[in-house]
Order: sequence, then C-alpha cells, then structure tokens
Amino acid sequence: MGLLVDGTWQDKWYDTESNGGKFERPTTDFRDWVTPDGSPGPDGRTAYPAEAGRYHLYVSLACPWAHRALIARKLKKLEDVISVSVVDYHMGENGWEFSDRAGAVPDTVLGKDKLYEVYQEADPSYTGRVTVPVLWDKKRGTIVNNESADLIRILNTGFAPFADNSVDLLPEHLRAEIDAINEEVYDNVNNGVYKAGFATTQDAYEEAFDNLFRTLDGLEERLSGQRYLTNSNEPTEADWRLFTTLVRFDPVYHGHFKCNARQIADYPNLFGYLLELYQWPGVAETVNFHHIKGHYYTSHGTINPTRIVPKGPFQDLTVPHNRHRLEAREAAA
Ligand SMILES: N[C@@H](CCC(=O)N[C@@H](CS)C(=O)NCC(=O)O)C(=O)O
Repeated sequence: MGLLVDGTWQDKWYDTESNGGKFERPTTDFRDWVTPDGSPGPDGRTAYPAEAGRYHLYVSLACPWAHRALIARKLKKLEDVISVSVVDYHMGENGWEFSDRAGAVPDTVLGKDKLYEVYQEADPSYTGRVTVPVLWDKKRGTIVNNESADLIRILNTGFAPFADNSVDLLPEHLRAEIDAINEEVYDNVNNGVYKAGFATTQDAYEEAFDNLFRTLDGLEERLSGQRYLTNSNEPTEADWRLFTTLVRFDPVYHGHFKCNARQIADYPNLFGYLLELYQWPGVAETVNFHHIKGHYYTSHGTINPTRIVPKGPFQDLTVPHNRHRLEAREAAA
C-alpha cells in the first residue's frame, strides 16, 4: 500500500508517528458532481450531466466506503447505467490492483493493471492516496469524485432520469437528522474501527475503542425503540453507512482491529437490524465475505504478519430478523 507523489507511486504505510500514534484518514481530492442536466451541484460544485454508459465506478468489495456506493447504485437500480470494476481484494506494494480472481472485475474502461494508473490518467501530477471508490467519467477521461459520502448523494439524485426515484436515500425533511447521525457514526464507528486497528499507541487505541463501544451501545438503545436510525419508514443513507461497518464487524474488526468488547451478534437490536439490512432486496449480492476477510487479513502486514485468514465466525445472516415488530415511527404517527 502506498500513495502517489507528483504522479509517482511510493510504497508507504500510514504515518501515525507525527500524530501520537493516532490514525487520521486523509481528505479526498476529486469532489465534482453529476446532476441530471449538468447544472451545478451542492454549494455550487462543478457538475457533469447524467448519461447512461458515460460513468464508471471503481470499487473494492472489501472496502466499507466503496460498499456504500455499490449499495446506492443497486438500490437506485443504476446497474445498467453505471458500469463497475472491482479490484482484487489484496492490497499490496502496488496498492489496489485488478485481477481475474473470483469476484474481481477488470478495468474494462482503461485496461489498467493498477488503480494508481487510473489516478495517473486523471491527473499525471496527482499527489495523494489512491483510494476506492472512484467515479470515472469516460467522456472527459478523468475522475469525477472519489469520496463515498458524496457518491451516495450523487447516485441518489444525480442520475434521476435513469434511476428508481421511488427510493430516496436522503429525504429532505430528514437531512439534518441524517447529517448529525452520520457525523457521530463516521467518527466513532465507520472510521472508529480503523482508528482502533491502525493505532500505534495504547492510548490512541483505547480512546478509539471506548468511543466505538459507547456509540454502539447508544445505537443499540436507539434501535430498541425504532426500526431504523431516523424517523423514516425505510432505511436512509445513514442506515447504509452504518451497515457497511456492521457487516464487517464480527468477521474482521472484532479480531483484526481488536474491537472486541462485544460482537454485533451480542447486541440483540443491532444484530436484528444488521440482518434486516443484509436481507434488503439486492443488498446481499453486494456483500462478499471472501473479499472482505481476504483483504483485511492479508493486506495489513503490520497487524497480521502471518496473513492467516481466520475461518470463523460462522454467522448466518439469512435467519429471521424480527424487526417487523418495530413500526417505523413515521408509519405509527
Ligand atoms: N474518504 C474516502 C476513503 C476511502 C478509503 O479510504 N478507501 C480505502 C479502502 S477501505 C482505500 O482505498 N485505501 C487505500 C489507501 O489509503 O492507500 C471515502 O470514503 O471515499
């Protein structure tokens, strides 16, 4: 794993030393938008028009951030509109690479072997990490956006002429609530597990661990009284953003990232909620445990030098979730 510096690949792990052993996720660089007619995006961001076949998504099935974008594409029924490449699950000295391993899909757009070559194509002097997900514009030959939080929103409304608009992942009247939940869940859960796992001092690890389980305990409490995270009849982006971490938790974060106060399976409400979201039409097809476990356990040599992938846990996410008993608050009102 590494990064591009002035367009040249360098094999480097994250720097935690300059920051008291704490892992800090770098910010992303490509932040343009797609709108139905190319009119500017939120906050006046430059946008390009939605077109079928014009845009391509580069993802990893292992990555919780890329998974968000894949779920949004699935729920908005944009699979025939936006094509996809899936990188190999192993992230080694060349970063993400394409392969013909089961579940991987080669780079059908540019024919590259490595994801960093896609970034070089977008900007030959790019400096920064080479991350998934990436939304590529085939027409202009560059990256539109590589920030998953943006991509969920781009997919929710940007492709409206082609999308299933009966699904709204960000209902306007819930936006403030969703933004507040996202912030807490991002800091303490989505990124929290990485802060625990990539910490290089005991204090940094314990701080992340405590914030993570305090937040999970709070979410368990919230989900004991309502079906989803917000006052909605259906899951919103806040739920899908939590889901991609929850589904990786017991197989990976509990052991590999030392997030082991409890498993999600120990939380009756969070686990039922995880089951329901996993069983949501189309979603299980976006979950690949072989890529998920294979990635984390073989790619982080500093954490798991033997690269042995644990066999367990043996979870069945298809059992009844029993969440029907909780009326969505909106429906009950
Ligand atoms: N802010 C980005 C973060 C994406 C991200 O960090 N992806 C990871 C995979 S889980 C990655 O590609 N890491 C490669 C690296 O940091 O070198 C987003 O949410 O889209």
